[in-house]
Amino acid sequence: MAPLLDSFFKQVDSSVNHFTMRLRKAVAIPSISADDARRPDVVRMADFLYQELKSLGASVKLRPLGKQPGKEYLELPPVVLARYGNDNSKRTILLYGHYDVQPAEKSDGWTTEPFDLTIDEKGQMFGRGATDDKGPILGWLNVIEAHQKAGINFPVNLLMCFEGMEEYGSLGLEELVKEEAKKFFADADAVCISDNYWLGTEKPCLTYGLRGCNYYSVEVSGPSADLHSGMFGGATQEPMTDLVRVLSSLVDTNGKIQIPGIMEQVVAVTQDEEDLYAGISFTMEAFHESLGSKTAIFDDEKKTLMGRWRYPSLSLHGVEGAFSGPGAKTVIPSKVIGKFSIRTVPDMDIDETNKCVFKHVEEKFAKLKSKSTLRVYAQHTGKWWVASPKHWNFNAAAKAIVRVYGVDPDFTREGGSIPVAVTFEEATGKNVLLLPMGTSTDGAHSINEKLDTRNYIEGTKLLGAYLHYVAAEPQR
Ligand SMILES: C[C@H](N)C(=O)N[C@@H](Cc1c[nH]cn1)C(=O)O
Ligand SMILES: [Zn+2]
Ligand SMILES: [Zn+2]
Repeated sequence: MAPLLDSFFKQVDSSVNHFTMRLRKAVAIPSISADDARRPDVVRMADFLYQELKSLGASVKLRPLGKQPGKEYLELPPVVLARYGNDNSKRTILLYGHYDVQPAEKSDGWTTEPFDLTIDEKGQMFGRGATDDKGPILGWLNVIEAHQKAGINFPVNLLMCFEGMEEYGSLGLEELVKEEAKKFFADADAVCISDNYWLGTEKPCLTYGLRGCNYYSVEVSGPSADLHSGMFGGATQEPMTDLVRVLSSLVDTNGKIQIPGIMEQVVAVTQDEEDLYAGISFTMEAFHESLGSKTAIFDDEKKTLMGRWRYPSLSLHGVEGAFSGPGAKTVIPSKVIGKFSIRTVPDMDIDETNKCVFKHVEEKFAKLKSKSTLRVYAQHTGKWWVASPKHWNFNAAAKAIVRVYGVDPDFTREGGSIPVAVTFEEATGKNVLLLPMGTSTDGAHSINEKLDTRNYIEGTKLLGAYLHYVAAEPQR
């Protein structure tokens, strides 16, 4: 295998400009799944992947998902389903990634145009989706192309499933995965997802757990239209005042969730689990670097990792309908919608969590004795996932990391959510591995999201090497 990998790596090294151009084209498509007005761009991104995969010789289809639940005027973007290779003497790996991105506006505080890939002198490639998740998806395409150009026999068959609604709770995907588990995905021997990040900036990791995500809206409505606060302030009840009081009852400054019935569902820490944290390369300095501040809740590494991986968290995200621009607009918003989410962990149950949230919010609102109207509901929910990393899929990836980066990986869990990971595991019965490309400082979901050229290029090598080690793993 060594000479094959050497020539694959050489081909990747000589394709840096071409691979960068591929990422530039993808970043230029603002495929924001949360923004209804951007839906044509999300579809355009699916078409882009379709064309790229076709020209690499894959068989590809765009699978429609129907109307968006709750927004029946809006078609969900298609899932890109592709197959590359059909040799039943080889293993088959099912790849998942997402081609949609989080919203981004230059005015949010970006230094560069978010949809114009901009590379600085250190090789940092700034652009929305660079690391989450366009860079990693294109990494797989780069692997196929580099094999073709170097004339290397592809070591496995690939099945690909790239969705366009991940950043909005993967609407419609669960049904598709269940439906195709014994059809399009039937040949899969294992699943690989590249859609998360290293713990720091130097050491690669393999990830075997994710938190789930329940995302809530709290609507408070009062007057029929926004009002002048000079003319009406002091004489009308204000929805924003009630909303702020309800939202402030959910969590405290140190992240402690105040909703009864949430922490009670969390499994207790075992000694084995405690011991795991001791071996992980993670420092508070590195964490402060990813935060860009020293506002961490805890002073020590273990508590910080536990807070991110194995305990739930509640985050307030924003208020729709509230004044948020610069300046001093003196308005009373007539209807405001607070948005918050809870990252869930073993053994939290989605329905039980919803029940606790609704009860708490309704009780807090009732105590205000407000004449405004309350509505609280879950926008989307997704289950947590924890798997065993003792599987040939993880062994192959660990060997690939040693080959590309010269170090043994950390085995990590992750605080983010990829709702479909657990669906793939349950529906196909196959092992699921998370093999990240980017680092903790990439700023996914934030302003100035970036992917380092080093991570894109070495990451492409890693994805390719992983497939060769998969082929070489003994049958069990
Ligand atoms: C980890 C992954 N790259 C990611 O960012 N996932 C999103 C998915 C999401 C959005 N709503 C619910 N889940 C995340 O963790 O926020
Ligand atoms: Zn992602
Ligand atoms: Zn994301």
